[in-house]
Amino acid sequence: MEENTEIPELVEVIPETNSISNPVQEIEKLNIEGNNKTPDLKVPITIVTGFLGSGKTTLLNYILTERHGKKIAVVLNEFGESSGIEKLLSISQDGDLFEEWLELKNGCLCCSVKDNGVKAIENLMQKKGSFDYILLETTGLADPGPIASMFWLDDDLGSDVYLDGIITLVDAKYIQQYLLEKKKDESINEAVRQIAIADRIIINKIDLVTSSTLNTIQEQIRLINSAANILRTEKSRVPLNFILDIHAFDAKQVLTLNPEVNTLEPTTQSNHHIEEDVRTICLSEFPVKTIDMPKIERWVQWLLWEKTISTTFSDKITILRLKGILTPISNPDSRIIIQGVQELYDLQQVPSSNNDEIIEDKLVIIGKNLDYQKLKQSLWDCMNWS
Ligand SMILES: Nc1nc2c(ncn2[C@@H]2O[C@H](COP(=O)(O)OP(=O)(O)OP(=O)(O)O)[C@@H](O)[C@H]2O)c(=O)[nH]1
Repeated sequence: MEENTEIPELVEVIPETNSISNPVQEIEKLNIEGNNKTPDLKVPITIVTGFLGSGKTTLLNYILTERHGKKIAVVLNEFGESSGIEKLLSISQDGDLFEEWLELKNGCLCCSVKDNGVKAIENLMQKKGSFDYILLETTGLADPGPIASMFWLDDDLGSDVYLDGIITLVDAKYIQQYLLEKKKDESINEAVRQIAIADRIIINKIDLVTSSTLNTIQEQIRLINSAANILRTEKSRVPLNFILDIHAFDAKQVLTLNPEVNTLEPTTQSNHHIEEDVRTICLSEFPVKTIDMPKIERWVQWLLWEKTISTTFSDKITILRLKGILTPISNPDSRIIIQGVQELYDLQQVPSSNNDEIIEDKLVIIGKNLDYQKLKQSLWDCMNWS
C-alpha cells in the first residue's frame, strides 16, 4: 500500500456563476461541527460510488491508512454481472477479512429488498463487534440510488446504522465520455446517476487532464448536480471531514443549503451536450409565504411516484434527489424539511432557530425532463388543491 504523503493542494472548483458554498469554508464548518458533535450510538454508513476506475479503492485505502481514530469497516458491494444471485459482502478491519454471502432471491444487493443489506451489516456487527464507521463501496456500474434507499432508514425502525452521505468519485480523464454514453433503454446512465445523487463529488486524476478540461468537467457536473460540494484531487486524497460524518441526510443539514444553489432554468443552461438530460432546478420565490404541509406532501408524491408534474401535465419525469426547506402554514415558526432519493421521501417539521430565519424557502430538485416553468406552475397549483 502506498505510503501516506501530504494531501496535494486541493483546487476550489465551483464556478462563480453557479456555485454553492466555498468548500474551504465548508470544510472549516464541518470541522467545527464534527468536533462538537453529540455522540451518536448509531454507526454511520458512507456510500462510495463512482464509475469504473475512478479511484474508489484508492480512496478507501487512503481513508483506512489515515489517522482518524475510527474503527472502520469496508463493505464491498461486488457482484458478477453473470451471477447476480448471490452477493459477497467483505468486511475488512485492521487487515482482517470477513466474508458473508447474502443469499438474495431477487438478484444483487442493489435490487434486493431493502432489509437485506441492512440486516447483513447488523449481523456482521453482532459477529465481529461494532464499528465506528462503515464505508460501502459500490461497483463502478452500480446505480447508487437503490443502495442509498436501502440504508436511508426511518429512525423509528431502530436500526444500528444510518446513512451519512453519498460520495461520488469522477475520473477526470474519462468522465466526459461516460456522461455521453447512451443506454439502450434510454434510461439515465450510471455515471450521470452517480453524480446526480451525490452529496460530495471528488474529481480525481486531475494529473491526467488540462485545467481547461477540468473547468469544462466542473461545469458539466454542476449542471447535473448543483447541490453537491466538489473537490478536485489526485489519488483520491481529500480532507476526511469533507467526506466522513457529513450528516447529509439530517434535517439540519438541509437547512444549510446554500442560498446560491443553482436557480438556472433549463433553457438558459450551457451548450455542453450531455445526452442524459439530468439537471438541478431550484424553486424559490413562492407565491405564498407559508405552505400547507399535506398539500406539499401530495405534490412530492406526484413527482416521485406518479413521475409527472401534476394532473395537468403529461410529461414523464425522473427525480433522483430532492431537498427542500419550506415554512408551514400550521406553524410559521417552524420549517418543513423535505428530502427525497428516487422514490423515497421524508418530510419533517423542525423548530426554526434564530439562524434559520435568514434561510429562504427553496426546493432543489435533481432529475430528468425537468421543466422549470412547469414545475413552478404545478407547485403553485398544488396550493389550491382541496
Ligand atoms: N494517474 C492517476 N491514477 C490514479 C489516480 N487515482 C487512482 N489512480 C489509479 O487508477 C486506477 C484505478 O483506481 P481504483 O482506485 O482501483 O479505481 P476504482 O474506482 O476502485 O476501480 P473499479 O473498482 O475497477 O471500478 C489504479 O491504478 C489507481 O492507482 C490519480 O489521481 N491519478
